[in-house]
Amino acid sequence: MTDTPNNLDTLRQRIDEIDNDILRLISARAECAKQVAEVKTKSDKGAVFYRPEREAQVLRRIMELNQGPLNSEEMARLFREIMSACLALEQPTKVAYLGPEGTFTQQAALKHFGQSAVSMPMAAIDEVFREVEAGAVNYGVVPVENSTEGVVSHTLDSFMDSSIRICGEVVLRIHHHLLVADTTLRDKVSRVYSHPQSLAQCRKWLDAHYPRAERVPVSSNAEAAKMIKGEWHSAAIAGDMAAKLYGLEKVAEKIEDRPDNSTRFLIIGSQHVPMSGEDKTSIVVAMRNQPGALHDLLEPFHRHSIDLTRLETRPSRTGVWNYVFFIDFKGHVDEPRVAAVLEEVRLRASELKVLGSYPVGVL
Ligand SMILES: O=C(O)C(=O)C[C@]1(C(=O)O)C=C[C@@H](O)C=C1
Repeated sequence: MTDTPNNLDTLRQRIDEIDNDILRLISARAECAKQVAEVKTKSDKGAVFYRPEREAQVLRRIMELNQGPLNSEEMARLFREIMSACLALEQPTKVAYLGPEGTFTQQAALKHFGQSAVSMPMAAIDEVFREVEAGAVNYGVVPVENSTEGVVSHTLDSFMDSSIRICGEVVLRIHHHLLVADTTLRDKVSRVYSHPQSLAQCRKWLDAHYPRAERVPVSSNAEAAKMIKGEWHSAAIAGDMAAKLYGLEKVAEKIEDRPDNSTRFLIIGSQHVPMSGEDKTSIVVAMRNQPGALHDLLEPFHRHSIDLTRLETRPSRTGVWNYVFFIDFKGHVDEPRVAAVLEEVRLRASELKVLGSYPVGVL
C-alpha cells in the first residue's frame, strides 16, 4: 500500500469510525461503573469503591485475551487508565505517597492507581501511614525493597505500631540519570546529590566517571533535583519524573549499576482484600530468641509447600522479644491451607500479625 493522500484519508476515516465505537463503549463502561457505585453505596457494610482484587482480575484477563499488535503490558496500561477514570466517577481516590513530587514513589502510585487518582506528597514514610490511619486519604504508597539495596527498614518498622493493612504491591523498574540544570558548569561538577539508596545503586558508575565528586545524601532524589537549580557545580541523580518536573537535562542516562534495578512498593489502606486468584500474604512474627526458633517458624510453610517470597529480620523495639520476622509468601489468608499454616505459626510464635493478603502486582 502506498502512502497516497487517498489511502491516508480512507485509513483516517476508518480510525474515526473506530474511535466512535471506542468512545461509545468507554461511555457505556463508565455508566456501568456508576451503577456499581450505587450498588456499593446501598450495601450495609459501608461502601468500599476501590477493589484491588477485581482490578487485578480485569487487567490479567485483558493481558490474556490480547492478541496484538499492541503488547499486553501496553494494552493493560490503557485499561488501567480506563478503570482509573471509572473509579474516579464512583469516588475520587486520594493517595498519599512518599514525596516530594517527582519521586519514584509518585511514579509507582500513578502506575498502580492511574492518572485519575489524586496523589498527595508526604514528607516521610510515617506521615503516609498516619494520613491513611487518620482517614485523611484513602490509600498510601511506600517503598519496601529494592533489588540492589535491599529493604526499606522505615516502612517495615512503621507496620509494627500500626493497624494499617497491605492491599496491593507494585514493582517499578528504576532508571537513574545524572541530571544538571541549564546553569550547571558540566565539566566542573564537584558534588552529586541524591537519596542514599540511589547513590548506592550508582556507586560503580560514580567511581568510574566522577571519582572525586562529593556524594551528598539528601531525603529524596526529587529533593536532589530541586537543590541543584541554584548550584553551578552540582549534579543530581534522579529519575525521569524529577527531570521533567524541574526542567533538568540528562548528562548520562540509566547509570544504575544493575540493569534489572527495581523497587517494590506497597499500597497501604484499611480494607481486607478478597482473593484475586494470584495473591501474596505478608505477616510479621515475633519469636522468642531460642535455638531453632527460625526453623520452627519456617517448617510449616515448607510442609504445606507454600512459597516464601521474602524473609526479613528486624530487631524488636519492645525489648521483650529479640527479633521480629517479616515474611511474604504466595497465597491468601482465605485459602484453607494458608489458614492452617498460620494457625500452626500462631502456636509457635509469641506474636503474629497478618499485614494483609493482596493481588500479586500485575503491571
Ligand atoms: O467492579 C467494581 O467493583 C468496580 O467498581 C468497577 C471497576 C472497573 O472500572 O472495572 C472500578 C473500580 C474498582 O476498583 C474495580 C473495578
